[in-house]
Amino acid sequence: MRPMTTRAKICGLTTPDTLDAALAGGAAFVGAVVFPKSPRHIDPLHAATLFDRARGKTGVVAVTVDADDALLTEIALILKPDLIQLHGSETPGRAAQVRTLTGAGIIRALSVRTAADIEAATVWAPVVDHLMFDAKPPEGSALPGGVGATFDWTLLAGRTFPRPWFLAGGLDAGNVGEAVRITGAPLVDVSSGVESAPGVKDPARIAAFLDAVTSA
Ligand SMILES: O=C(O)c1ccccc1NCC(=O)[C@H](O)[C@H](O)COP(=O)(O)O
Repeated sequence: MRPMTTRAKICGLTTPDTLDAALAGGAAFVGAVVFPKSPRHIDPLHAATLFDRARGKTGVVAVTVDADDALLTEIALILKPDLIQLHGSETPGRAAQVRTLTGAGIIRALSVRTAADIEAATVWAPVVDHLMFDAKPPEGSALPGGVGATFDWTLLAGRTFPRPWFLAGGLDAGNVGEAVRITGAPLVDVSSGVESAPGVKDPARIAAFLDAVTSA
């Protein structure tokens, strides 16, 4: 079923002009990737300075991959995100610890290739604020997310979940309308699809993506 309106998260922002494009286009969430192996990595102090202009306008998300308590504490104290996105091999128990440690809400990214991968939502829904269905990266990928890969959107057609959920993976201005029509996603997330090169966000592509989401 098609949602009334789909909202968007622009992930992996590192510059004022691209953050401003996300805010101007009405992004519901903006994401900072705190993971040194990523071309989009931003340290918590730099992220806090950059994302200050977003506070009160949009949700600020810190994307982490199996972060330890020291890094999570640094993120919580310095960046103060509304939500922490867990994109590693964290367990539901670890998610509960992260919530207590940081005071932030939790997004759990679930890697999807087959129908069975969707069923992980059952164990995760009780301990998170949002679910994110993202494409499983290709074998040998250095990154667990932000790789621009898609999955079979029909796996989500007609599905409902007890938490708000994001569709992610290989979305761009040209395909997000079809992705929303097939899945009924209430939320979409993008990174590579609004870049001119890995880690280089493009304000015009961000604006086009957000326009396409609005018209979806
Ligand atoms: O974007 C990254 O570099 C990244 C690195 C490590 C873990 C997660 C990462 N991104 C998470 C996201 O929320 C991405 O937006 C999502 O995976 C979709 O990416 P894309 O397929 O490039 O649109």
